[in-house]
Amino acid sequence: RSVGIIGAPFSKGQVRDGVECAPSKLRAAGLLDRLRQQGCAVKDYGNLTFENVALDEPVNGSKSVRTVGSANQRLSEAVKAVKRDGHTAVILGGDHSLAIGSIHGHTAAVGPVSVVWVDAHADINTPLTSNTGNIHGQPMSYLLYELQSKLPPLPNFSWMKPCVSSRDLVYIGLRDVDPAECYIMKLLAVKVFSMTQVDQLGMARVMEETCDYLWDRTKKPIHLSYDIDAIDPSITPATGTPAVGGLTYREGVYITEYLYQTGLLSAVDMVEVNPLRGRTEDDVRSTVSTAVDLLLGCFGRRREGNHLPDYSLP
Ligand SMILES: N[C@@H](CCCCC(O)O)C(=O)O
Ligand SMILES: [Mn+2]
Ligand SMILES: [Mn+2]
Repeated sequence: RSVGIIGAPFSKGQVRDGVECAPSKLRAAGLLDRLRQQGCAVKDYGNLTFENVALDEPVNGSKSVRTVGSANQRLSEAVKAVKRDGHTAVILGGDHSLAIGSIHGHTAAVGPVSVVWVDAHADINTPLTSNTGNIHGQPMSYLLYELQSKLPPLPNFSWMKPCVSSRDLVYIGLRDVDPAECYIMKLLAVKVFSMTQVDQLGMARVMEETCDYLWDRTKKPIHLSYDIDAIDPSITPATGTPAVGGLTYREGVYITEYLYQTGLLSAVDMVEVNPLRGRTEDDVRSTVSTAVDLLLGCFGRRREGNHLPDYSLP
C-alpha cells in the first residue's frame, strides 16, 4: 500500500480557529512512522499553503467564499497529482469544506468514485439553505450533479464542476441534520445510515449494506470522507461541532478496517480535528490519537495484531 499525505491546514469553511493546526498535530502524533511500521510506503507531500483573500465578504450568506474556493482549487490539483503518482491520497484537514477540492481532484484523476461520508452531519446544505453560512456544512451540495440548479454563482468556484451522483453516496453516523438537509436527502433518495440504523443494525450490517448498495452496479474507487465528529464527543471532544450520541471508538475503527479490506479505498479525508476545542491536553490527545488510529485502520492495521510480511521468529 502506498500512501500520499497532503496537509491542508485550512479553517475558513467555519468560524473556529484551531482546525488548521490539526495536520501538524496528526504528524506529531507519529502518523507517518506508524503507517510505515505497518508496511505502507508513505510519501509526504507537505502542507498546502492557502491564500487569504482580502475583503472576502459573504455571498448569499456564505462566509469566506473566495478563500474557500481558492483553497479547494489548490487542494483539487494536489489530490489529482497524488492520485496520478499512484498513491492512496490522505488529506489531513482542516475543516470539511475541503471535501469539495478533495473529491473534485480525486474524480479528476480516477473518474467516478463512491463516497462514504462518515459524520454526525450531512454537510449538504446549499448556500441558500444554510443557517450559518459556514461552507463546511455545504460541501456535498457543491459536489452533487443533482443539486447544481440550487447553487448560486460563487466567486472563485468557476473552476469547480459537480462530480458525484447522489446514487454513489452513503452517509454513516448522522444525528445532527438540518430540516433542509433532511428534505434534500429524501428528495434525492440518498442512502443514509444514521445513528438509529447503527443502533438497529450494528456496524457490521451497516458496512455490508453500504458496500452492497454502492456495488449494485459497478465497483468504483472509494472516497472515504471522515469527519472526526462522527465519533462520540466523549472520545473525540476536540472538534468544532460536537454532537452527543456518536460512534464508539470500536464502531469508528470497524468502518476503516472494513473499507481497507475491500481493496478499493482510493482517498481518505480526515477533517474537523480542532486541538483548540479540547478543554484539557487529554481531550486533545484522545481526539488526535483516535484520528490516527482511524487512518491506520484504513491502511491495514488490525486489532488482532499485525506483523510485516518478512517477519520470522528469532
Ligand atoms: N448543519 C450545520 C453544521 C455543519 C457541521 C459541519 C461539519 O460536519 O463538517 C451547518 O450547516 O452549519
Ligand atoms: Mn463534516
Ligand atoms: Mn460533522
